[in-house]
Amino acid sequence: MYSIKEAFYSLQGEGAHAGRPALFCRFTGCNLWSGLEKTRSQSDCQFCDTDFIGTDGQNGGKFKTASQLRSHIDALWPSGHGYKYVVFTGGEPALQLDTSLIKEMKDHGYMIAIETNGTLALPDGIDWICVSPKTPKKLVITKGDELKLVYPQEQLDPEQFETLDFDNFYLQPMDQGHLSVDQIPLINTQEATLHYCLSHPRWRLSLQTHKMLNID
Ligand SMILES: C[S@@+](CC[C@H](N)C(=O)[O-])C[C@H]1O[C@@H](n2cnc3c(N)ncnc32)[C@H](O)[C@@H]1O
Ligand SMILES: Nc1nc2[nH]cc(C(=O)O)c2c(=O)[nH]1
Ligand code: SF4
Ligand SMILES: [Mg+2]
Repeated sequence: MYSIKEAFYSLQGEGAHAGRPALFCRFTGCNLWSGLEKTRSQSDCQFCDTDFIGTDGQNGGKFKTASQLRSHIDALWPSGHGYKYVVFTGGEPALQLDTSLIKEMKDHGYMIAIETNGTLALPDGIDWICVSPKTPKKLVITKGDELKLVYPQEQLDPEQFETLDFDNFYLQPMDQGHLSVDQIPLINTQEATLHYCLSHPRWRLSLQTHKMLNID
C-alpha cells in the first residue's frame, strides 16, 4: 500500500535539474518530523516547507499496488510525449519507495529521481539521487548525484559534506516562511548563501524557482 499526499506535473524548481518538466509524487509521512506544527520545534528537521500529512492533496490517495499508483500518476504526463521524468519526494520517500514501484515506472519509460533526507536506505534503480542532509548523525546515504544542503543550518557546516561522493554540491537558501519567530536566523538566507558560494566555489546556488514562478 502506498500513501500519496499529492501528485502533480510541474517544473523541477531546484538543483541540477531546475527547469525540467517533471511529475512529482509526494509520499505521505516523514521520519524526521510528524508534520504537526506543535512538534516542529522539537523535531530533527524544523524548517520544512511542505505539508505531507494525509492523502488529501491534489491527485492524492492510497494505492494498493505499484501498477495502480503508476497508472494514476502516469495519466498526468502529457499524452503522446516522452522524456518522462518522475521525482519521488515527500515527506520522506525512502519510507515507501520500493523496487516494484521503480520497476513499474521504468517499464513505462520513466527516468526516476528522488529527493531524500539521506537517513534511510534506498532501493536500487534510482537514476538521480538528491540528498538533502538535516541531522548529520543519521546520514546513511553518502553517495549520489546531487547533495543539496539547505543553508544555513545551525551546527551544519557545508565543509563536512565536501568529502562525500556526490557529483554536484548545491546550497539552497532556507525559506523561513514556516519558522516560528524565535527560530528565524537574523540574516538574509539568500544573501548568506550567495556569499558562501562565492567564497567556497565547490558549492553552487540552488534557488527554489517554482516559488518565484508561483507554480507547484
Ligand atoms: C520537503 S523535502 C522532501 C524530501 C526529503 N524529505 C528531504 O528533506 O530531502 C524536499 C526538498 O525541500 C527542501 N526544503 C524543505 N524545507 C525547506 C525550506 N524551508 N527552505 C528551503 N528548502 C527546503 C528539502 O531540504 C529538500 O531538498
Ligand atoms: N516545482 C517543484 N520543484 C521541487 N523540487 C523539489 C520539490 C520537493 O518538494 O521535493 C519541489 C516542489 O515541491 N515543487
Ligand atoms: S526531512 Fe524533508 S520532508 Fe521531512 S521534515 Fe525535513 S524537509 Fe520536510
Ligand atoms: Mg517543495
